[in-house]
Amino acid sequence: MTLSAPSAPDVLHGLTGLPFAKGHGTGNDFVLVADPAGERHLAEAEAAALCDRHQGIGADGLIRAIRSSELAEGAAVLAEEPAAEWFMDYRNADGSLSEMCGNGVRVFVAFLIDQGLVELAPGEVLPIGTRAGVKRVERRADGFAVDMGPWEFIDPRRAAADASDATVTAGGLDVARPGLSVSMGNPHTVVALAEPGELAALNLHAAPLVEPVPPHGTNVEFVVPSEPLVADGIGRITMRVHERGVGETQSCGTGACAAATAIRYWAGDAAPDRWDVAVPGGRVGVAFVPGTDGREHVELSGPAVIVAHGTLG
Ligand SMILES: N[C@@H](CCC[C@H](N)C(=O)O)C(=O)O
Repeated sequence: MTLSAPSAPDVLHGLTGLPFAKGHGTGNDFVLVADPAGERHLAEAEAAALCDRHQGIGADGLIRAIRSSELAEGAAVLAEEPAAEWFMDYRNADGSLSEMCGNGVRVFVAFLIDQGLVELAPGEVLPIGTRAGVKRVERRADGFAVDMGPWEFIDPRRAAADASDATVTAGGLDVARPGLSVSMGNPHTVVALAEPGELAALNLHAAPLVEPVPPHGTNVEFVVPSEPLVADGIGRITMRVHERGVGETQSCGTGACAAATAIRYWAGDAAPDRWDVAVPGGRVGVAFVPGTDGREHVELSGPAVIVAHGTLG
């Protein structure tokens, strides 16, 4: 006898009555569920069914809002920052867990406000628990800015020596290109392309091949520097991304941070600290700022929108 996995409609049937919201940050879209007391664990198959664009609600990821005190990973968060009451429990569209989502954490805070779970005036900061530690999110007039913490090379020895640590092959690229793997709490591999035509010609239906692939897989960003690279003191780049656990998306916040980090590193000492990153779904800002821990931190800014509320029926 062969057993097959339950279909998305079967899985969703088990979630009947679940209230949800739909939101996005520059087109990177999420299903959001409020579960303050941790009473509704959403398993991998349930996340994948909710995110299914044909038989579910459809999204790049699922975000559950849960109190940090109510899940195992929250203990480390509360030890780091006792005020981090809320935890962003994030899953990719295929149901896999990710450590961090830069667009998602802005939309998460917009959702907490929308649900009346927090109040946050412009200029105020809310610490949020994630699997990549505590992220401080400031409400701004036009969205949110997130202190993403320090960036790191995934393989510091190779990157420092070679300025690249991987080769990347993708549909539409004539030959493999050098890539640089950067951690923003989650893994990224950044590839610079020469001009917009190369970016437009990419076929990202299939995952790019990264060699060697970082230990936990990777998101891959293809980036074209603007001509000139710097205008009005701001570095300007255009990016497309293939996300681990999702596919091509309209935007990736941690990816934009990794892309600005790699291009700034390659550009050398004269490169600016502020970057404008154009993605298919809009634009986000990336800034390199001094952190309170004495290290350089990456700040991501951009919009967050809640577009709909519903109940699974
Ligand atoms: N779109 C997100 C990143 C989501 C997680 C990613 N797919 C991974 O698996 O690391 C962002 O805005 O950062």
